[in-house]
Amino acid sequence: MAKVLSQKLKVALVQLAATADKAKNLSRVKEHVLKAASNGAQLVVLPECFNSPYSVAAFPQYAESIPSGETTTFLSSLARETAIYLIGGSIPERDEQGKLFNTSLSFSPTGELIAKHRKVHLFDIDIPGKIKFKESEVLTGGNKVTVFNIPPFGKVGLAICYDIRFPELAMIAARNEGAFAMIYPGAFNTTTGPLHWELLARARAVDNQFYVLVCSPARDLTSGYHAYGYSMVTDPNAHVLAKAGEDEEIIYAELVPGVIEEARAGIPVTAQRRFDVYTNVADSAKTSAL
Ligand SMILES: NC(=O)CCC(=O)C(=O)O
Repeated sequence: MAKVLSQKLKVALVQLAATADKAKNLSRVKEHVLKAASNGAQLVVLPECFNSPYSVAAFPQYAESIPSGETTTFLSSLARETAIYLIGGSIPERDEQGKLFNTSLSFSPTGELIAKHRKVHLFDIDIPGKIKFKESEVLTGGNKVTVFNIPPFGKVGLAICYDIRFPELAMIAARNEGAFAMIYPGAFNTTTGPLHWELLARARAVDNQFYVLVCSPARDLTSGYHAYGYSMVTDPNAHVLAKAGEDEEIIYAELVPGVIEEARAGIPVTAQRRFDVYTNVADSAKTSAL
């Protein structure tokens, strides 16, 4: 049987210190991506909202059209120049109707736009005295699961930050589409980050026995939103292969063929699923006490 990851893949996660200065962010991204590529990375991931502040007030101001906007053009040229797969974190997008989205764009080594994911689950939370954030004040949620091929390696799934709390997207990518990894540009914060960031990354890895990449901005306590940091790569056994600290840095990991199949052979939860019992988890009428 063909392996879901067909050959070794070196990945790099850029934990960028994003600022309110878009031009500066783009130039820092370029430096980091050039460096990661010169260190042998074949796929580079940027964080959520890497070219703008992560704030509801900033989204309309920084939003761009896709594909005609500056950042799409920039990412495409950078992927082509470095001949790598570039997972372009996310940017605020404005569509033709004026609706705003939190959108991730991915590019092939020739600079072709190969995937576009609009954050499906908007980050609306309120933890009294700690953090209140409501993306839905200005953003609209996306309405699709994103999985795409990155030849010759295989398929990857992609979702954004809060999407990681909803295991269905990763499960569909792994189970229905045969993805070898799920990639989440994200920006958890200093309240929910320590609680759940690593737990969720490792949970999605162990749920699906595949690789999980989570890429955060660096922490900046002078900005309005305190990103958590700690970008990481976990393997199909939920071992953490690489983990950043809080500051700007690039982390690297090698994804290796065979590890997924080995994990799935040892603990065969994939084959043991009982969809005859939980045919449709959204259908609560199927549950019973006795
Ligand atoms: N940018 C986000 O979606 C933040 C998600 C987050 O912090 C969480 O706890 O979930």
